[in-house]
Amino acid sequence: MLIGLTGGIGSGKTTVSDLFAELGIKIIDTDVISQNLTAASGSAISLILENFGPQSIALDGSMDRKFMRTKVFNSSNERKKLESILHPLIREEAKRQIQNLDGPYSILAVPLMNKDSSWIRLCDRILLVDCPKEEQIRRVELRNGLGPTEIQKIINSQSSIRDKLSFADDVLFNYGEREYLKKEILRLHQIYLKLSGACSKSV
Ligand SMILES: CC(C)(COP(=O)(O)OP(=O)(O)OC[C@H]1O[C@@H](n2cnc3c(N)ncnc32)[C@H](O)[C@@H]1O)[C@@H](O)C(=O)NCCC(=O)NCCS
Ligand SMILES: Nc1ncnc2c1ncn2[C@@H]1O[C@H](COP(=O)(O)OP(=O)(O)OP(=O)(O)O)[C@@H](O)[C@H]1O
Repeated sequence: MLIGLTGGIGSGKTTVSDLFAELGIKIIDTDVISQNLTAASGSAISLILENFGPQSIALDGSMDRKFMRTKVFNSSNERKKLESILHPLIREEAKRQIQNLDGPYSILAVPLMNKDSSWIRLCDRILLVDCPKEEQIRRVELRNGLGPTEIQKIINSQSSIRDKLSFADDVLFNYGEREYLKKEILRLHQIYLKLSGACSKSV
């Protein structure tokens, strides 16, 4: 059984994935796949250079993330251009990893899901992680040192909570003590173990 894990920037997807991983659950993270594709000699580098020019590539040969972040979150056309290069490659690699999964259930972490997203069809169930917007901004300011205006632009480029709630099966409200989060994850883990007995989908 494959659980899709989604949520806005800073909502806590990685924190939640790490806790499931501690329970022995396999995680496929599309952010990690994306980082590998855009690392030095990653398979997306030549297309990024071709489409965004030499400034998009850092001295070590990887994609210049700061340059691209500024570019894509200030222009939806530039964002769509980058997504049109990366998303098919991310999807192909995610599908390859899904074929090699074992265990009762696994998690596919995808930051960008909306109600029309083809990721939804790959998953048996969707878990949405959420927290108040002010908290997303506070966490990302602390973690990345970005300013609130820059973070707000990223939030604006992502689907709304109303859209996400329309396709989520489970919602984890990650706004409180870590102990509370751990308990909620154990509760979901038990549910997923039970459900996995009855459910299996191929890509
Ligand atoms: C825009 C980029 C260069 C910013 O890199 P940076 O290192 O600063 O941030 P990082 O990759 O850690 O992303 C942080 C968060 O930004 C958000 N985000 C990333 N890409 C996008 C996007 N295309 N649209 C909206 N939000 C996004 C997500 O919440 C993500 O978790 C990078 O995220 C990227 O290459 N994005 C395009 C690929 C993509 O869509 N990845 C998401 C996985 S499907
Ligand atoms: N319940 C919580 N209370 C306080 N801080 C938290 C909580 N959950 C997560 N964080 C912190 O908030 C930051 C963002 O969390 P995390 O990286 O898990 O989110 P994410 O959804 O994966 O983010 P992104 O979309 O940017 O990759 C991290 O620094 C994390 O340690």
